[in-house]
Formats: sequence, structure tokens, C-alpha cells
Amino acid sequence: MMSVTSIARNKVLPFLRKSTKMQSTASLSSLVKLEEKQGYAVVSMQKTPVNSLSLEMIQALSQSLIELEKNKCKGIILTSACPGIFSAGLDIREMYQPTDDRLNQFWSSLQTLWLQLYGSKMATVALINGHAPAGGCLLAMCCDSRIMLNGKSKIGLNETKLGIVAPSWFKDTFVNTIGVRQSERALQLGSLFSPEEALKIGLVDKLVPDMETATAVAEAELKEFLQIPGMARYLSKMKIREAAIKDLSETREADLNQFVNFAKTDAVQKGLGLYLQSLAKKN
Ligand SMILES: CCCCCCCC/C=C\CC(=O)SCCNC(=O)CCNC(=O)[C@H](O)C(C)(C)COP(=O)(O)OP(=O)(O)OC[C@H]1O[C@@H](n2cnc3c(N)ncnc32)[C@H](O)[C@@H]1OP(=O)(O)O
Repeated sequence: MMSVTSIARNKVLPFLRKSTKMQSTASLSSLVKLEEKQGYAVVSMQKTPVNSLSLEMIQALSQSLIELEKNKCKGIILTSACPGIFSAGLDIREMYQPTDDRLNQFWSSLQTLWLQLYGSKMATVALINGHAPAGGCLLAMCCDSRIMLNGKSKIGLNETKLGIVAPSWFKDTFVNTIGVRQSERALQLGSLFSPEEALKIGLVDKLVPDMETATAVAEAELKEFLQIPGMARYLSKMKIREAAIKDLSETREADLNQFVNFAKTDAVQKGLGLYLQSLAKKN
């Protein structure tokens, strides 16, 4: 197993320099497990119970990607060690009654992670072994291919159901994945799709019946990507993604301010509070 080590800021890609203070390495590495395989790595999110994307979780994923690229890793399978859940999306508690400093760090770190993963030179396969709402769906869409475990899990951008709006770069990622019309409808309705529905609209590429098959199919899928000359594959990916990446890179500050101001409005705070209560009541 590789360790997640701290990375010197001046060695980081230019868009990462804007990132905020990183947490200590030890606290981050317990959230993400990296397993080295032959020619690639398996990145498993392991923040129980639901892999919610807290500031620390986002930074752990970011540092893992930096570490893997530094080690010349060519491809990853991004998956979850939490049974039944790929990721529950952004940690809602980060947005509910936040301090300004933490909220700023949280969003800025998320921007960084998206820029890294969506623009990664590595070949990336998401093995979606459970629910993937909102930010969980975003993580999966950042990958080059999505394999989903068939069953009761749901995937999609359900932000409107929480009374919040998916920002432009979430929307761009969605449109690049499933097209304009499907995105327009699903974004408004906050649709969460079953694996069969997700396959039908192209939100995922393949379904698998069980974890044993899932691992084999994800490995085969990654190997197919890795057989293509790396530079040609990466530049082709960028033809589709570079406009969205450039857009956020150039508007990070404005996007951050918009998010912070929006998140702090009474209406959003009230909505998030009620949503957290509804999750707690379930149990
Ligand atoms: C610039 C313009 C403005 C931009 C505005 C902001 C844009 C924000 C963009 C993205 C938003 C998000 O990603 S918001 C997160 C959306 N996620 C969800 O709606 C999922 C919510 N969770 C669930 O539906 C379920 O938990 C589950 C289906 C994922 C799993 O169900 P299960 O029954 O297995 O587990 P529990 O529901 O019992 O949950 C266990 C435990 O975890 C807590 N939990 C769950 N999800 C979250 C979360 N996203 N954040 C924080 N905490 C979460 C849940 O409350 C339980 O806690 P307790 O055990 O303490 O009760």
C-alpha cells in the first residue's frame, strides 16, 4: 500500500496553488486507501458510514491523486470501501452553519479536486458500488468510464431537492456526460437514477451484477484505456473537457464567492437544516 505524503506546494500544478491549507497527512490517509496493482492503483474511499465529502475527505482524495501522479501511476479505479455507498456527496454539515474560513477552504478544495480529477492525465474508472448522489455522482462523472453495481442504489445530481443549485462546472460535467436535454430535465428535477436508468441515458457505461464481476470488469475497462498511447488518449479527453476546465480555472474566485454567499442565505440554511433533520429522523 502506498502512503499519502505531503507534497511541496511549488511542485504542484499551477491550478492547485490556489488551494487552501492542507490537513495533516496522517489524518488524511485514514480516509482513502491506495492499493498498488500492476500498472495501476485502486483508490478506495473509506470514510464511514457514507463517504460524505468533508473538507478532510476532499483533501485526502486530492493528495492521493497528487501522490499517484508523482509516482507515475498511469491509471486508477476509484471506488468505495463503505458497503452500499459510493459517496453520499458533499458533507452537508460543511455547508450548514459554517464558519467563513472553513466554508472557503471547503469549496476551494472541492474546486481543486474537480480540476485534478476531471483533467487527470491518468486513465480513470469509477467503480460505483453503491449510492452516488450529487457530489458522489460528480466524482464518478470525472472519471473516463463508469461501472455500476446493479441493484437498489441511485445516482444523479439531486441538488434541487435540497433547495440548492448545482454550480456551472457540475452542470458542464453532467452535460458532457449525458447531453444537454437529459441534463436540463434531470438537473431541474434533481433526478436520482436506478442503475438501469443510468445505463440507458449514458450516465454509466456498464452494469455488473456483483462485486466479484465488478472488480474484473473495472480492471478490464481500465486496461482497455491504458492500451491507447497515453498522450493521444489524454489530449482526446481534453478536447471534450478543456472548455469546462478553463472556465472554472479562470473564474475560481467568483465561483467561490457565489457559493459562499449563496450557502449562507437564510433560505439555503433553512433547507439544509431540514434536510439534515430528515436524514437523522430516518434512523
Ligand atoms: C455557486 C452556486 C452555489 C452552489 C450551491 C451548492 C452546490 C452543492 C453541490 C453539491 C451538493 C451535494 O453533494 S449535497 C449532498 C447531497 N447528498 C444527498 O442528498 C445524500 C443524502 N444521503 C442519503 O440520501 C443517504 O444517506 C444515502 C442514500 C447516501 C445512504 O443511506 P443509508 O440509509 O445507508 O444511510 P443514512 O441515511 O442512515 O446515513 C448514515 C449517516 O450519514 C449521514 N449522511 C448521509 N448523507 C450525508 C451527507 N451528504 N452529508 C453529511 N452526512 C450525511 C446521515 O445523516 C446519517 O448520520 P447519523 O448516523 O448521524 O444519523
